[in-house]
Amino acid sequence: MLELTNVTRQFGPNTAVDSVNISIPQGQMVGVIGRSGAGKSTLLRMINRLIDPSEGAIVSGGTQVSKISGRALRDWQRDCAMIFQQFNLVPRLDVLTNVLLGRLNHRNTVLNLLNVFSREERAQALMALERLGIAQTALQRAGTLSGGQQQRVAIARALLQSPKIILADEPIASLDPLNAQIVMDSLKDINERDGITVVTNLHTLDTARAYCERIIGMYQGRVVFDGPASQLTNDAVKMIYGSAEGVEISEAITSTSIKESYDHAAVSVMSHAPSEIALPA
Ligand SMILES: Nc1ncnc2c1ncn2[C@@H]1O[C@H](COP(=O)(O)OP(=O)(O)OP(=O)(O)O)[C@@H](O)[C@H]1O
Repeated sequence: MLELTNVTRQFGPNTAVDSVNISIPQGQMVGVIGRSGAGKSTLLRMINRLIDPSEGAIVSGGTQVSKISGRALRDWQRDCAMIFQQFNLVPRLDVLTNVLLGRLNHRNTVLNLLNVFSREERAQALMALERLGIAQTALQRAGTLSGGQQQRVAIARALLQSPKIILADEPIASLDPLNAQIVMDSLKDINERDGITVVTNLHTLDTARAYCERIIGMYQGRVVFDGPASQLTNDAVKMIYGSAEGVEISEAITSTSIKESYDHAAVSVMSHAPSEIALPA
């Protein structure tokens, strides 16, 4: 269980995340949605301590991770793999080595300095690539891969960390619909088969509905919706995407065309285009 209590982050006078209280049981797949600037990335980055909270507590398995440092912090960051919109691979290294970098926090410094990976680690890396359908790229330089392939390499690297949680910060925002679907299917599969908690920021509502059992909606740093997709009514969508500011919500469909495995009509909300929000029928 991951528990956030009154978690707040200020940047100068700006409150990016404002008194967030959420508990996430192990194995849940959670989508975080909201307009640009709502605080989604800051929330994710605080969970794995890329950013420190200004106030509040983040607790996992009895440990207050918002307070730890040194080895304990490195262990936590190993348990909490991060996936980014821009993949964050080392482009000049081959794919296999990029995946093996996920092992670094499991090894001692000498082995890391020598850059020696065991046969078992290499086999594990290949298996992760195989699982993501890109084993044939293992010896290619990562920078030569398509965006969708690079994101799958990043997921394979995350798997090599043997994480408890995967935090994905807009993992499909740079991808075309087909690659977006492959990446989301991979995250869902990892969540379901390995029991790894997945918390992902998404900027299309249809994706969150299709893949996430729980949706957290943020508006101006606060959690304004927390529940299953089935409870995400038009009013809740308006609250998350800011009709309070008088923004007109149109019925125009801005779907990414990811397959709709849910019962609603195509729904999509681009967080950067609040005037083009499409609502369910
Ligand atoms: N390092 C920083 N320094 C100052 N302000 C920041 C910093 N990081 C984020 N902010 C501010 O905090 C607020 C929340 O930003 P955040 O990136 O978390 O939002 P977001 O919902 O992830 O947006 P987007 O969908 O555009 O990525 C914004 O007002 C942003 O300008």
